[in-house]
Amino acid sequence: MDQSSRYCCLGADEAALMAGGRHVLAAYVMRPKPGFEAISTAAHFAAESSTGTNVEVCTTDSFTRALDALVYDLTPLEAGEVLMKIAYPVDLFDRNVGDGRAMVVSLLTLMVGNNQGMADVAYAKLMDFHLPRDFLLAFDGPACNIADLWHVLGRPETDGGMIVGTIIKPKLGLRPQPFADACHQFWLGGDFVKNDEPQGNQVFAPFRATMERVADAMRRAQDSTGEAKLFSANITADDPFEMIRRGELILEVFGENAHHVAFLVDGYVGGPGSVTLCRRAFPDHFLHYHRAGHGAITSRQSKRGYSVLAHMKMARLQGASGIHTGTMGYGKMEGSACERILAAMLERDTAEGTHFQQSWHGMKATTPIISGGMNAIRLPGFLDNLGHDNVIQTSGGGVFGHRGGPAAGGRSIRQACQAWRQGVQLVEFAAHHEELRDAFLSFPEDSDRLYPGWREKLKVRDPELEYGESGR
Ligand SMILES: O=C(COP(=O)(O)O)[C@H](O)[C@H](O)COP(=O)(O)O
Ligand SMILES: [Mg+2]
Repeated sequence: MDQSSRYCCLGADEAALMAGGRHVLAAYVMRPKPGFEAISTAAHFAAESSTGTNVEVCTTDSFTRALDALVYDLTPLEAGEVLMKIAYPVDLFDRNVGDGRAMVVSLLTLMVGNNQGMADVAYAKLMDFHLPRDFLLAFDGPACNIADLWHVLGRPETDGGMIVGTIIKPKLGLRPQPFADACHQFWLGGDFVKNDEPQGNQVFAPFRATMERVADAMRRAQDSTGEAKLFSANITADDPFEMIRRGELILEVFGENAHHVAFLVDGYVGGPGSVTLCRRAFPDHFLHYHRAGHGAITSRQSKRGYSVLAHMKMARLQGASGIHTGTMGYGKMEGSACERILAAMLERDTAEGTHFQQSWHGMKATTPIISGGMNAIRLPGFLDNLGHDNVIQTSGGGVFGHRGGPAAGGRSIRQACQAWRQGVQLVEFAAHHEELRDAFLSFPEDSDRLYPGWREKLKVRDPELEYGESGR
């Protein structure tokens, strides 16, 4: 059945829809299955995503029709794809019974729900969306962000600079004391330790025993350095009561340092419920949104689902204090330099998306967390591209793979950031900073690729000898 006379209003004025403040606008890249027209497929898509189904139903009345999602743009792209824009009336979206606030599950259910499995749609991917002011402000948004961590570290709460972090490696397989020892060693040179996302209550590393030792390691590192240290603890679980239990247990064992704890939630696998649970149960703690698995849908190779930009926007709406934004092509994960718009969308009060400009109307910023194959050698290029260093940067391999060990690894990254801030070329800075010089020796493939001639400039006479036994 062709529903385009009801669900399409091609040529409607986007600026007027935005100014009206009554619609969520969504941009998709869509391809109809062979044999289906773009317009009828788009209409069916809008029907399934709002008030309709594949046939007319006798229960529809004029009130219902006022809630129809409307396709207002269908622009042909290449290879049979179309850019499809849909206006969703805000009243379609579910609100909490308890407090009337808006929820990301409802955005997903309508905008990226049943429409992902329709027989006439080869694929459709949500690329970007726009929320009007009142609806946007009905979401929780962040309660804290990097400014709160800078406060704990005793830094200025504006432009406080990079927080030097690590991820405990190996990813799995450390018992409680070796795990805490790894944290302690890093804290002697860095600021922030995060659980790697699969670390929890494995049989070989019971949660309480591990956390007690980590809390003790933090106390010892703070005593010996005179600096505050931070720990991001993974509380992701299927059961919300288990998440709260883990959170409360951590706060108990960290005691006087409870305010040095962030909570890590693996928000893509855990879903919006687990993110919001943490946001609401622990509003005084930095909510660290890890995003393992997101590549299944956000990757450019994935034709369905939603873009990484849409993911970032949903994380800020849910109240993530910080979310992984990847390394934008400078690390080990998929990404490209133009992804700096992701950071802007998280940090700024108005930012350009790929299809819409979004204002955040004073909603707190979400901090970009930079991770995935980063080390001191790769960092300056990344910072050049981003344009600032007000981020949390976590290196696992870049710290635990440093030939001087994790404290030296942490220092090497801080030194690389200092060099960038001062505008000094990395090799020149390394000539006077031992840990940074050792980073060149630890990651020679990166050093050769990014800083040709570094061996001569750093007077590395016998690389094999300097690299030690491993000959890395
Ligand atoms: O454990 C790591 C990185 O470890 P390493 O520093 O050893 O590479 C993170 O889980 C990834 O960064 C996730 O990717 P993203 O940050 O893109 O979500
Ligand atoms: Mg990880």
